[in-house]
Amino acid sequence: MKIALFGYGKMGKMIEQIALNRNHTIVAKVDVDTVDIDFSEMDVAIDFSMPSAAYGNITKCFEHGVPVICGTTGWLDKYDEAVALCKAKNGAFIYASNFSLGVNVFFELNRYLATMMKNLDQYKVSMEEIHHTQKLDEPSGTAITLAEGIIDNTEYKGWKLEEAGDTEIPITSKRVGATPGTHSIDYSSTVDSIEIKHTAHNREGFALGAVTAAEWIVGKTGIFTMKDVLNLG
Ligand SMILES: NC(=O)c1ccc[n+]([C@@H]2O[C@H](COP(=O)([O-])OP(=O)(O)OC[C@H]3O[C@@H](n4cnc5c(N)ncnc54)[C@H](O)[C@@H]3O)[C@@H](O)[C@H]2O)c1
Ligand SMILES: O=C(O)C1=N[C@H](C(=O)O)CCC1
Repeated sequence: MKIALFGYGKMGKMIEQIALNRNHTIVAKVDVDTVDIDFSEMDVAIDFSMPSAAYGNITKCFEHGVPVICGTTGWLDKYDEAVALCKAKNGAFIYASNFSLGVNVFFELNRYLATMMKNLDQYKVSMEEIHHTQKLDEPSGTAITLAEGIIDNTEYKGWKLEEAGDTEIPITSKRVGATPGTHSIDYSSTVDSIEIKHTAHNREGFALGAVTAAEWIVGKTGIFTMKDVLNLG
């Protein structure tokens, strides 16, 4: 498969290694200073760039008929526009706030736990995410997906960084050293707490998930999620 990388930073480089190990070819490495982009050779584009760059990269790919896997976070105010363009161009698109298998299992666990906690008013939920100090967005995209999983299954109506109202999920974002990504959700009452937690040990899981999604999407049209890609029981 001929893969174009949009964003050749920490994730772009990790994805390149995994793609080459799986016998794919990297036909483009597009970064901030790239001027001419040849879309003609691309079977699929994988965007791990920056919040301010993702939408522009994605829409250029759709204009040229290239399917897109996007892991960049912090640009979702434009997600609906991207989806509309993808549909208009009969393209193919997957956005995931987190491509790792473990986090996608954790997303399902979070939703299931939320359904169990829905009527237990003595417990208050809160969330914490920890990432490296270079991260530009907060809260993390993964934390937002986790909050949406709780909101969909309980009476919580929204989320807020730090201090939150009664119907909002408080999220604490910490930036510590080179932390690849840690997310925990806590339900606390006056007598006990229940906590679920996912800890990434490195970036390999994110990169492998993105390459797996790229392999899966080629030849398809539509808007998909990692749930479509992964065989979760
Ligand atoms: N979904 C996931 O599983 C997942 C996992 C890790 C990181 N991320 C997200 O991926 C993004 C990138 O993460 P990273 O750790 O590789 O960051 P990084 O800062 O190491 O790399 C980003 C790269 O994008 C480049 N860039 C800037 N403008 C660009 C443009 N217009 N076109 C193409 N490239 C451009 C930067 O120069 C840089 O090289 C972030 O938004 C991060 O939150 C998502
Ligand atoms: O390193 C990052 O930046 C990460 N971003 C994603 C997020 O915002 O959830 C996934 C985890 C790593």
